[in-house]
Amino acid sequence: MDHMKEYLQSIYDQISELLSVQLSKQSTFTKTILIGTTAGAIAYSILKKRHRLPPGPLALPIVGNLLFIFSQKEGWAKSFLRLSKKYGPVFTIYQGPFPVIVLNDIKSINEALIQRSTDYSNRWIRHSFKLINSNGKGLVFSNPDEEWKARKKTTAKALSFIFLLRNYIGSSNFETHIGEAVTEAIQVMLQQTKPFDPDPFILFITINVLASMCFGTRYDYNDDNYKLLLKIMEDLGEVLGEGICLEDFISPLRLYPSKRFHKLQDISRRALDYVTRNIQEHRCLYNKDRITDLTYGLLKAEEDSREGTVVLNEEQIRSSLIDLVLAGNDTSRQTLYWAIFYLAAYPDIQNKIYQEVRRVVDKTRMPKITDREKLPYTYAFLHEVMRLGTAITVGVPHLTAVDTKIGEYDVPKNTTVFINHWGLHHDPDQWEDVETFKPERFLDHTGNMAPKPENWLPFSTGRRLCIGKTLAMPELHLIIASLVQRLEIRAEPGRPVNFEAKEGPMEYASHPYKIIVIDRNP
Ligand code: HEM
Repeated sequence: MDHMKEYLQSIYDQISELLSVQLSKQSTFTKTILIGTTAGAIAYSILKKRHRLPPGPLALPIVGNLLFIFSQKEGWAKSFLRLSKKYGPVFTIYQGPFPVIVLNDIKSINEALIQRSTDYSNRWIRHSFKLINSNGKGLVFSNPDEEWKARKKTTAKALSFIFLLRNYIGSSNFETHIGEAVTEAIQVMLQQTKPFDPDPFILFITINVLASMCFGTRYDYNDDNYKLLLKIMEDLGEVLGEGICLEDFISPLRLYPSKRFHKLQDISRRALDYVTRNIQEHRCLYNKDRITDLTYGLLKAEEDSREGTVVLNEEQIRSSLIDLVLAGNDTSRQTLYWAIFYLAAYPDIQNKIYQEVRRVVDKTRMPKITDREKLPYTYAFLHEVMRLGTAITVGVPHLTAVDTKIGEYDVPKNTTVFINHWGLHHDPDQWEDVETFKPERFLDHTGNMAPKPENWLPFSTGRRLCIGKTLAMPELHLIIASLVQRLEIRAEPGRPVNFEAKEGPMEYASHPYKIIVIDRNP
């Protein structure tokens, strides 16, 4: 039973291989269909008989629910929430012949990710993502073996160390770098004479946050390294935005990699060059008593590991840094893009934030980390932005490491599991006036932050909890406070605000929009 999914996958792969040799004279399309159909039908019929899986919509024997999923105009998260109302909070769909479990309520998410965390902590490592992930040596798309545990623990430790320096000793350049980047972005925004899309300014800020945290650098707009990183981020965003890679779902297609796949290969090479160069520069200047950024923190861990404490080497440092830079940027960028959208859409809410910031911070300086506790309304605003504009809609897919259970149902080993974060945040049975933007829902009657609602879960939970949470929350909080302190942000005059989201399979983003800004302290 334990090896059932592996066994089925191996049948699927062997048949695929066999048929691809036999069919070498056929067209790619014919081959793909024949291989997928035969292998899928066998695997599907064996699996169906063996397990008591959670219920779900009717699946076709070979393609499963792929046709349904790909034909939806709405994102997967919204379809999943709808299906959960029909089949229950835990249901099964089929990706080709293989079952995929979708968790839509906090009870089942906690059961899987906390109570049965070892069973549910592997990753579905998509074929295309292996490219960006240095073949499973990084943080995101790798399974939790001893090396991964060491990488995650060391990175988290290095991150907390940087924060300790910044928050309590004040000897880090981090806060200064972020403040400078926000100020520069504000200055350039103020020079705009027509309504403009704030995305490039947001990107400038988020790239600087990551560059400062990872490499202790701060870029201005004309820096070559900034342009290089910007291009990597833009290209990655474009490729991921084009939708899914069919090779991830239909393995025979991997014999003929798509254009998208080649583009990903090129992006990963550029990201690797960028990170490797930065590590080399850090090695030249390394001083174990001067750990001021994450790369120095990881080099110190590498030094310690030579003395036998943890296992960390150059390849792992490189992969971890690539993962942090790539995983951290888009999520923060998308959250800030929604934040500015809501600030412009709701001037009254923006004004409340401004009044709060004015009470705590005088005009001569920017908000600082030590001000955060005194800015609860701004923090509640950020929570509401992250609820309605959930950046990672159906999570980073997990994979079961063993045959396991969810409630009364079976979940076989190697089953992909989606966590519907967007669904948790948009469930009308869990939130009052679910689609209304209301920061107050996160405050208590004294105006301070209330205990976090259990259905608010943008960073996930358990073993694979987002490692960037400790960075993202304080930074986004301060960036929003700093922007509102200096700028009155208004929606583009004469154009109605478009509240509809742009939905892709795993995307739920604001449509591009324009704003104008007015200097509050001319
Ligand atoms: C608004 C900001 C962010 C959101 C909403 C977010 C959300 C998430 C989510 C939902 C996951 C998947 C957890 C799971 O598998 O159950 C994740 C993983 C991860 N995030 Fe974030 N993230 C954010 C910012 C960041 C930042 C700034 C960084 C880097 C500094 C980062 C680094 C990572 C890494 C490395 C993982 C993989 C963890 C693992 O597999 O064990 N994230 N994030």
